[in-house]
Amino acid sequence: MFLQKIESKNAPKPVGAYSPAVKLGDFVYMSGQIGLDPQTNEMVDGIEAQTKQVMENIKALLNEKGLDMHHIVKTTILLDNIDDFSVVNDIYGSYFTSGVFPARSAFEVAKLPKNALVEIECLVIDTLIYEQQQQQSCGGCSSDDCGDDCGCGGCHE
Ligand SMILES: CC(=[NH2+])C(=O)[O-]
Repeated sequence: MFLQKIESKNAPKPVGAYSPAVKLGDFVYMSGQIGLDPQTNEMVDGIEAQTKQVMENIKALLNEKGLDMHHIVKTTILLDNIDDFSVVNDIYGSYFTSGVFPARSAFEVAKLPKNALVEIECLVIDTLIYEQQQQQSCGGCSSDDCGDDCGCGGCHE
């Protein structure tokens, strides 16, 4: 196993001594993403725009390895102001459509790099294990709750 750097033309350059994401075996560890526009490497304005930019930056890095938001298993949200929780939560939530959100922690912190208003980091699992886990954890969903949205693709078989 070796540590592989992940970067994307569609995600901002690091602002310090870190890789945007690294892949080790079946896991991708994504550094905290902040609301930098990848074209300019400048911070976008306001909590809504920054949250959307963070989620787009996460998507871009995942796409580099053929992954998407549904491969994320755990996130950490760091907020400059906990009063922004609701607006960040709503935008963040809209990026997950499988019916199963990743596990998550959220904190207000004293300061973020580049005076960002929000930073989100992710732990991601690659396609093979994700699919195996879906099949193993399904094990007989109730027919009312199960369907294409559950993501397992095999509940009715
Ligand atoms: C922005 C960030 N992830 C860092 O470590 O500075």
